[in-house]
Amino acid sequence: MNILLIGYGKMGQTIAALAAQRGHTIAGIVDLHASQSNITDFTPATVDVAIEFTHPDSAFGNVTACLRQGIPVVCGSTGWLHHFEEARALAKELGGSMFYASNYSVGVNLFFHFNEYIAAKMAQFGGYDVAMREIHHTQKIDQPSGTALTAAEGILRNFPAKTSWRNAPAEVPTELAVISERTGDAVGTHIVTYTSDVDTLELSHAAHSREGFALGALLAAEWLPGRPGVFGMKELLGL
Ligand SMILES: NC(=O)C1=CN([C@@H]2O[C@H](COP(=O)(O)OP(=O)(O)OC[C@H]3O[C@@H](n4cnc5c(N)ncnc54)[C@H](OP(=O)(O)O)[C@@H]3O)[C@@H](O)[C@H]2O)C=CC1
Ligand SMILES: O=C(O)C1=N[C@H](C(=O)O)C[C@H](O)C1
Repeated sequence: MNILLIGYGKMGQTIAALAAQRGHTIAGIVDLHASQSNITDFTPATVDVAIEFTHPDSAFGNVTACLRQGIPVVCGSTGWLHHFEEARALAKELGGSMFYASNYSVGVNLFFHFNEYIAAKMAQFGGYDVAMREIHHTQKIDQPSGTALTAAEGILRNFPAKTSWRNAPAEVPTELAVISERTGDAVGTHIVTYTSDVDTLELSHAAHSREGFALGALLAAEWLPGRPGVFGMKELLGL
């Protein structure tokens, strides 16, 4: 496949290396400083799919530019979901293909699945409070992480005692505390903790490198072309 990389930072470079190993060609790079190209320089005649990992402020513009060019787009940037429904509407209007995941790691998507199951079971048995922590590198811009938001939504859907989340210690029992820590070059750890008077139960995922994210993004990029609509990892992995 011919891939357009949008964003050539930590993720863009990890994806480029893995794409070559999987026999793909990086047909173009669009980046703030590492390249002079624009998305409008590319068309479906020159690239099969775009993979976008940039910045919360630029993701929506990049995704919609790809849709307007008719290029299927796999987006991994987090922190732009307030614009997500606009992007979805444009994809529908144009008959385009768009894929989004707050986390492309297969392991994290299993974590999301188990997180919902555990939340429902813990609510059924009662006696537990729940809180979440996420730990990332100090360069991370958005807080809480996109992954933590997806996991928090999974808890709110399944654990009725929690009706909202707060990116700080809970002020009332109905709030789910989502605590963000930034330290060194931590790749990404998410921990959901249930505590009762007598015990603690934890579900956690720790990424050892960015390769798991890159592999998931490439699996999505290999799957997306020819599929009009808006998709995520549940569709790709059948979860
Ligand atoms: N969904 C997932 O699985 C994952 C998501 N992410 C998310 O992906 C995003 C990128 O992460 P990461 O690669 O670590 O970040 P980096 O900062 O390492 O890389 C981002 C790159 O995008 C460039 N960039 C910024 N704005 C634009 C723009 N408007 N157009 C083109 N390029 C631009 C930056 O250029 P410059 O440095 O010159 O500013 C930089 O090269 C973040 O939102 C992060 O949260 C990260 C890992 C996994
Ligand atoms: O910025 C990162 O690095 C990561 N961002 C994603 C997020 O916000 O959840 C995914 C992963 O945790 C790494």
